[in-house]
Amino acid sequence: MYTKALVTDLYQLTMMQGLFFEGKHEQRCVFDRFYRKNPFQNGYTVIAGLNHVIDYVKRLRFGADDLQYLRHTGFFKEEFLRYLQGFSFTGDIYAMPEGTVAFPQEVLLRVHAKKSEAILLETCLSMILNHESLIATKARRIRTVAGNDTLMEFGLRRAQGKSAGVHGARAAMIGGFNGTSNVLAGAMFHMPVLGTMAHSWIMSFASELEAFRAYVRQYPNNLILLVDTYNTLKQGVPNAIKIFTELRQKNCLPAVYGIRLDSGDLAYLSKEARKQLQAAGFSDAIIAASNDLDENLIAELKAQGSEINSWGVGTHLITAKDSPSLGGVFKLVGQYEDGQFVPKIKMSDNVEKISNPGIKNVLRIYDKETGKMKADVITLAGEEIDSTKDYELTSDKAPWRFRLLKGGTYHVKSLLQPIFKEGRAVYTTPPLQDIISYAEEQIQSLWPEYRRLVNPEEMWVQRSKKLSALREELLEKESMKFF
Ligand SMILES: Nc1ncnc2c1ncn2[C@@H]1O[C@H](COP(=O)(O)OP(=O)(O)OP(=O)(O)O)[C@@H](O)[C@H]1O
Ligand SMILES: O=P(O)(O)OC[C@H]1O[C@H](OP(=O)(O)OP(=O)(O)O)[C@H](O)[C@@H]1O
Ligand SMILES: O=C(O)c1cccnc1
Repeated sequence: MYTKALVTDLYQLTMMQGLFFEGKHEQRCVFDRFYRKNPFQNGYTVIAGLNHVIDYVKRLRFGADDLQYLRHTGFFKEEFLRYLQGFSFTGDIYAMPEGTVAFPQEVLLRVHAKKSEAILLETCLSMILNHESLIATKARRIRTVAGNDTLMEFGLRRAQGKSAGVHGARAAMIGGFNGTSNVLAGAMFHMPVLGTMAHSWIMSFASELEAFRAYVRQYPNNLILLVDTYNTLKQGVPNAIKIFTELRQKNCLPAVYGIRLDSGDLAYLSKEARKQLQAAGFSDAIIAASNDLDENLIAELKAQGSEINSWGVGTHLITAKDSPSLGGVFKLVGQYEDGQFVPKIKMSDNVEKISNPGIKNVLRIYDKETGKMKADVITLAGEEIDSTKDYELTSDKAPWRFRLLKGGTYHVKSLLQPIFKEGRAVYTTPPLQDIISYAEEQIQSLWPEYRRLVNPEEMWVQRSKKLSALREELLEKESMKFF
């Protein structure tokens, strides 16, 4: 059995070995995780996946089979393999909790560790956080258009593998979905599992009506009947109404009941179905729909006056179809040399790609009166903003833009929390329901201009003066080397 220690790229292990034989593997360093662009041209990213990362880091050990395989590759020497045998993570990690709304360039997670430990974490940690934050963000976009309608995650069959399906389902909940059809995700994360029926159920009986009756016999309280197998308006909906009428006559109509549409013109069919249901006195029936839905189609169906109030979303959500990866990166921002911390900068001709050096934090400024986010400030760790005093917001990108926050009108929250200390997990992941509530609060603290799906406003994110000064100093020092 291989362990997750092998969920990495070969170069992490060859670099580790190289550093080991160069005597540099224990050099302490700091790595930051951040991303440069929101996915889906969204105005923010919803952070998810930390729980999964904690589990990965806690268990990170090389087993006998892992070592045997590495030996077999021919890249690794016995002395290094012996080192791997005793390997575990002994560093510190700080991170934004799941459900936090984040913006480009912000430190999402910071690792303080020996070089070899930090290097080994990069691939798996990035894979987990990039994936789950991507799906949570997609889910939140869908929630943004769905309002208070029910959102059901139906993606497992279309997911790129079990892990993407299961962890994607959890991320969808953080993004605002109500439940999932994914049984393993439900079991693992205590999430509501829900579902209706497939066309094969309907086709397994002599008639649609018989199929509905059989379903009611088995599941009298789970009554969303799939009505589009043969003819939605001429047969499916009338048959469903027949069933609901029989149940009402017996006083057995459950509180939650309705129909599901899975093909055809969903706006038209839902409106016509609603008319039929209302005429029969079933005005509170749910009309669920599925079929390649995403936030744009749901918004379009709503604009067409559809009567759908429950949405099953699979493919587009679980594969993040229109923006299939989040480009979060993991970069060295400093290391200890002769006991002194030396900040490091990554140069680039592209200004956006020049990194922020040093050990940093993110402070979020909220307006006291409205509770809405005003700006984020990337600071050097330990820097504080005294909210009783005036604070200047100045943009590096557009220095002529300037805002003054009056002391006493805002409050400040530090976003990075300690997750590991000297290799020990010091953070307990809150129950999923609490993460969901926190994520909702975060979204509500954004003005709608930042939440809109198309051309959203860009959140004000700036470097503190101290961080800007450090960055400029290092930029100058590095560029002087080429004169
Ligand atoms: N009123 C509408 N406006 C815009 N798009 C719609 C509307 N109704 C349905 N759609 C979408 O159009 C696409 C095609 O629908 P259609 O029912 O033709 O799909 P299909 O998958 O070919 O059907 P089937 O499941 O029977 O094979 C789907 O993504 C569906 O969600
Ligand atoms: O369209 P998605 O957003 O990916 O949602 C999942 C789809 O999976 C099911 O279809 P499928 O044809 O696989 O099975 P069925 O026989 O139950 O319709 C379901 O009816 C949805 O249409
Ligand atoms: O329960 C359902 O209706 C369902 C589940 C998975 C995929 N499509 C539909």
